[in-house]
Amino acid sequence: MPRLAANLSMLFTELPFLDRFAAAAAAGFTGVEFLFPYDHPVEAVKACAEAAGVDIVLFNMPPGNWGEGERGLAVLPGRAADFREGLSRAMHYARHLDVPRLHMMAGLASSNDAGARQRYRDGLLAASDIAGEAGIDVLIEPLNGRDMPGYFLDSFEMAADIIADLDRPNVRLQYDIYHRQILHGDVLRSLEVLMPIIGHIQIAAVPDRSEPGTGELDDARILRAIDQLGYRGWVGCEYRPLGDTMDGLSWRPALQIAPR
Ligand SMILES: O=C(O)C(=O)[C@@H](O)CO
Ligand SMILES: [Mg+2]
Repeated sequence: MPRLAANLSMLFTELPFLDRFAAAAAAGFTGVEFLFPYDHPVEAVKACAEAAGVDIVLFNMPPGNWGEGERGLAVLPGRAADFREGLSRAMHYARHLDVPRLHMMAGLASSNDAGARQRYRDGLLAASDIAGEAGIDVLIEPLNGRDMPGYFLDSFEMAADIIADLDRPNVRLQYDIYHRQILHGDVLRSLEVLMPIIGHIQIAAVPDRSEPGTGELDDARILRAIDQLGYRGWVGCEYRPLGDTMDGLSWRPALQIAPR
């Protein structure tokens, strides 16, 4: 079965962020991911991950001013300098934390806006160059419009087109099963087709974004298929627990998944 990473922005939120690393390790996770580490000094994040003995497998580049509604800077006109500054901050954290992949959020714009697409392309090329020197992958993730209204990258087809067009081995797809099902369905077949460009997978029940195994999909079958397709990366548990995080982890044995 695939290796599961605890998403520390959604799991163990009963605890302060820096305490979630130890909690994830105690719950049997050997990998963690999260949205943004930037409110905490990199040394503190590193110390917590090392003390807990967990790998940090993914986090996001700075999204701009989240509180003001920004969801990435790459497609925004006139924000190239802010984008570059965010990229170098992300690289600083990724290098220190030994993180092999970064999610580059696109930002809000119409997916038909040619200027936005050009800026997105330029941003991805810049990120690919800089991250590539450190052996780091740059991931792009289509997000559904119910959770992220107005998000530029709103289809898996568009993501696959952009990855093919850029033709950079370190620009890859972040395949979130939750977003996929809401956007398009056809999860099993699309995993098969897209597997060559997938750099990371995330899972949550649909439609509530709660524990796997509690929604409309056969998550046990999907996880088996991911394994059978030869995926050896991480599956991020990016769900909002229905109650206490630890109680909710009973989905793993229920789906016959042993933590590793
Ligand atoms: O919302 C998701 O799904 C993510 O993976 C985030 O990185 C984007 O907000
Ligand atoms: Mg996701």
